[in-house]
Amino acid sequence: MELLFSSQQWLALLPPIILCILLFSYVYIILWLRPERLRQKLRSQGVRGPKPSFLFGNIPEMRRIQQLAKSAHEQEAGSTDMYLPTRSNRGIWNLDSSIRTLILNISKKYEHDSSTSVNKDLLHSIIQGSKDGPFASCTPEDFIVDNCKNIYFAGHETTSTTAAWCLMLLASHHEWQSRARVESLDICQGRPLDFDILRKLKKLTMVIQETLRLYPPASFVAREALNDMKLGGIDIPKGTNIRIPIAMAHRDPSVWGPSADKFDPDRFANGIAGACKPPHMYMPFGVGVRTCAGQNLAMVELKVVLSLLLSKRYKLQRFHFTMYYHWALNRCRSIIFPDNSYMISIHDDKIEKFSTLKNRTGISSAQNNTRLDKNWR
Ligand code: HEM
Repeated sequence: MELLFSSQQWLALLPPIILCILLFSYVYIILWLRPERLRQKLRSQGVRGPKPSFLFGNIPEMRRIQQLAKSAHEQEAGSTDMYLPTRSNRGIWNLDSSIRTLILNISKKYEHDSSTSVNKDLLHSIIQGSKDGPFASCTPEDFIVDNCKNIYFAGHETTSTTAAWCLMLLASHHEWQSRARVESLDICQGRPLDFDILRKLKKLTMVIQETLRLYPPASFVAREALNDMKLGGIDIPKGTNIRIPIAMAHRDPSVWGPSADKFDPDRFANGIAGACKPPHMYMPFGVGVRTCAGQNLAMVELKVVLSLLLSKRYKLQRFHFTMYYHWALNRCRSIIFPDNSYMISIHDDKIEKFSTLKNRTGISSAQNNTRLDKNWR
């Protein structure tokens, strides 16, 4: 029988074949063998989870759960209740001591990880609030421009999400809206904002803290065990990825009491330590040494934007936020100002646009949501 290839051709084919085998083995080890070994160790201790697929792990399962939560939320779109993150106990054990252990052990080992490196010097000068910081002498007009026809809101996505939730909560809790407004007017008294003024906005700080508790824009932080370790009585093998569910910790009734799901900024009247015990159960900006590098900047931004919106006057009227259900956009909750001139739409947890009803010109925002919308009513 005649050979399919000559020996010379076989030799030429050998390197790509070996390369393919090596590549396949590498992918197999990384994607399957190694995670499967970790899973086995965890399974043997009673920690189980859904069966992963070879290429995508549990991502399809996570998408399915997300979809379920979303459609459940859509079904109750007509109600005025806020979206509550799904609370499930699967795979969660003793959250409090686990988080403490993670802060003490794993976070440290991340110190030299350069995967999310930032120019700390540059950020430091912005964040720590030097006297020449960006908000040291800002006026309302720096944020609300164009004679109030359009509102420009630029910033980190997490910050704009928080601003959106703050406005939503103030719109549905009028008592807190007026408390925050009175405070802003009393303290600002028409002066340009500076760090001294911002520091005195205690009520607004409490509102922001409570918003970050109920609706943390980062719903979890992730850590990898760089060594074998013990966590909540379970042996965690090196290489295990662990997610700390911030949103769940923030609504744990054993920490926050029976009113865990309620909007109550008063719980922060004595700071974070007074609001929850242990205080590390409140972690909207993450935990340990890799905590958010922009948290001070974010708080400053939020206070500036919210105090300006709360105290801004337009044609002798103050802006006022109210809940409003938009029929055309179905599950979209909106906020409308009393003179019908402004509307803020909040959709999928984000401020989608600020627009005027009069000229419907749309707005510019951090997410480039400049799309014009014909459906506003
Ligand atoms: C309300 C607004 C914000 C929230 C809720 C937030 C939340 C978070 C969270 C949860 C982490 C992960 C921390 C961890 O793994 O323990 C993080 C990391 C980070 N954030 Fe933010 N963030 C916000 C705004 C910002 C802003 C405005 C900036 C920059 C100007 C920023 C820059 C960073 C950086 C650089 C990291 C990585 C830090 C590191 O790994 O060392 N964040 N943030």
